[in-house]
Amino acid sequence: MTEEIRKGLAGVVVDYTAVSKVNPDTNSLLYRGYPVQELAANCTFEQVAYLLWNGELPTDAELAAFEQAERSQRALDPAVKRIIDELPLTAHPMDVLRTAVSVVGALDPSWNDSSPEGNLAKSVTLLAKIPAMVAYDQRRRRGQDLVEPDASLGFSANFLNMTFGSVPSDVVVDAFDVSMILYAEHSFNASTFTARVVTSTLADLYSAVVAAIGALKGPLHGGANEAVMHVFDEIGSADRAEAWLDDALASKRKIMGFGHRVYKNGDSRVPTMKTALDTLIEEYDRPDLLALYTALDETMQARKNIKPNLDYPSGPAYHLMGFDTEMFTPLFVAARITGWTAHIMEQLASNALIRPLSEYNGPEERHLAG
Ligand SMILES: CC(=O)SCCNC(=O)CCNC(=O)[C@H](O)C(C)(C)COP(=O)(O)OP(=O)(O)OC[C@H]1O[C@@H](n2cnc3c(N)ncnc32)[C@H](O)[C@@H]1OP(=O)(O)O
Ligand SMILES: O=C([O-])CC(=O)C(=O)O
Repeated sequence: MTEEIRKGLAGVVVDYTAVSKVNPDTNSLLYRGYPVQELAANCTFEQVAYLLWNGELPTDAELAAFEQAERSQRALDPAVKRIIDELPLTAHPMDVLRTAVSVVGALDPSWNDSSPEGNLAKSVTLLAKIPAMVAYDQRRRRGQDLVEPDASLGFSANFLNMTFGSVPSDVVVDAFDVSMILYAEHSFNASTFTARVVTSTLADLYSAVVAAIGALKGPLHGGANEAVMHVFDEIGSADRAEAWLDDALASKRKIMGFGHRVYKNGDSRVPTMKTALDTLIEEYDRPDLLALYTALDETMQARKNIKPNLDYPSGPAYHLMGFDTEMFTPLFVAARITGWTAHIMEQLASNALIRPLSEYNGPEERHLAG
């Protein structure tokens, strides 16, 4: 008889990490020791990416060099563009992105350089290139041409410019940047753990990231931000939220954007993202969307007392910014590439093959007749 089986590894501590600390008791999240709310209020996403990878915030000179490295690698390689063009529009954008990242890996002659410097360089490359992949995929779905990157713009302004062909107001750029910071890292979530499992076999960084993108796609994880918007579309308006929810709960549906494996009293990131959403509601004059958001949340609290997670405010925020619903989870990838790769480097620095045990419950030993 083996140890007690913990389905879904719930509550199991599998390793140390110095990248981030999720504390459900204090409802807090620290990146390398800094509260995420402080980072969201005072830093750019580029500064946070640097922090996650290097353990410290950059000096002005370090930030300038880092920004230069990111800005100079943003363009979509022609081979990657050609492969995206080959993919049908029936493909989910997460599958397009997974494929495009895989192609970048296959084109990199140094794919097998897993030194700390090699992996850091690959991480910056992916940070720089993923927005071009996501933005181009959004545009081609609308019959629009590629917009080239603009090296005079920061990460978020450039991302939005490449997607929509112009830089929106500061309110929108700031809300997008805050969402990137909040989505950047969250300890041993399913996709990060996937990346660490792949890394533990000594496979390369690109393989680990491609696997992580697959893990993030599911609606119990990153796919929930897209699913939240489908729920909003299904409900339609605030006055229908109560009846819709009662019906959904009676049919044992999981309500997307609510609940969390670690936080049981609310997701530490929600208040910050909700504030960003409120600025967007005002910017786009959409009190109807706020009313629906509030009605579903309040009814969920009254019926189940299950709190919203980060995907709940992020979904409608990305909708207001103008992204098609199926692009929401790729936006999560654009942020989480920082956390995934920080964990890949941490895993390699102190590696042990990840290989748990199982308790066999199939047929007793038996033999072929004759
Ligand atoms: C950025 C992120 O990845 S955050 C997560 C995003 N995912 C979602 O929003 C999907 C919806 N949420 C869920 O499915 C779950 O809350 C999860 C998967 C996130 C966490 O699940 P777990 O930790 O395994 O909790 P579990 O599923 O055991 O839930 C405990 C109880 O709460 C219920 N519950 C949890 N979340 C929900 C929900 N969203 N809707 C309805 N009921 C829920 C479960 O049905 C279960 O009830 P029971 O004890 O009567 O069976
Ligand atoms: O931590 C988790 O399980 C899921 C999550 O919120 C994240 O990855 O941001």
